[in-house]
Amino acid sequence: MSKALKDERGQAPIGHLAAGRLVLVVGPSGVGVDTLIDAARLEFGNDPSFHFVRRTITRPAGSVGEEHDPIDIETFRKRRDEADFALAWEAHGLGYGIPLSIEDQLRQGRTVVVNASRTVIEEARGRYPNLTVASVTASPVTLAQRLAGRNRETAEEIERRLGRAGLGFPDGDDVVTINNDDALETSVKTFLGLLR
Ligand SMILES: Nc1ncnc2c1ncn2[C@@H]1O[C@H](COP(=O)(O)OP(=O)(O)O)[C@@H](O)[C@H]1O
Ligand SMILES: O=P(O)(O)OC[C@H]1O[C@H](OP(=O)(O)OP(=O)(O)O)[C@H](O)[C@@H]1O
Repeated sequence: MSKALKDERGQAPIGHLAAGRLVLVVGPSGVGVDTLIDAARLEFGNDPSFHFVRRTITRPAGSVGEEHDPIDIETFRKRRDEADFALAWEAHGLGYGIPLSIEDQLRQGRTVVVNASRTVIEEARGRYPNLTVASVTASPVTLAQRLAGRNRETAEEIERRLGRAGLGFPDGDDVVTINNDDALETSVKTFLGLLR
């Protein structure tokens, strides 16, 4: 491919990314994002038309929770500044990166499912033409109960996470809201329907 047909990262034109669909699953900590993605992985994990992203996180290897690729904060920030992630952000004292390889997955026409921060939605809208934002919601009371029940963070960490609930819920034509205040079964059904 000629240089003119490549973007600034030396990749095929951005339009090719529209072959697949990027699904950003977002919501305040404790709302159930990981739980919903786990349910979708169970349903579609062996389906080649789906790709469930493994994130690069400055969390120690072997921590409780999602499987991730650990990275140190200096390397994370260097890679982020060199645009070596598709999307990257910092939250909860951690750095999170989405590998650039999702762009190959999109070019191959797959539905790519990402657990993302609400702070990167605008950036993703500018870069990925076929985007769906699955916005998972629940009341502040539910969030506090879930975080306490998860038994993973200290009281101080929980307070900090609840503070980010103030980021609110996203708006737009590409947003599908999944209320996860009540039975998980109902939310899973809605999420699987959205992915199908
Ligand atoms: N609909 C639900 N009803 C009851 N508990 C739920 C529901 N959804 C998630 N949970 C529980 O809430 C806690 C937080 O969920 P998690 O998926 O870890 O949240 P997030 O990834 O959004 O921070 C977990 O203990 C999970 O099992
Ligand atoms: O900017 P926000 O929309 O508030 O999101 C901040 C971060 O919180 C979640 O992380 P993670 O799944 O690690 O959170 P958890 O440890 O609370 O489950 C989400 O995936 C983002 O990385």
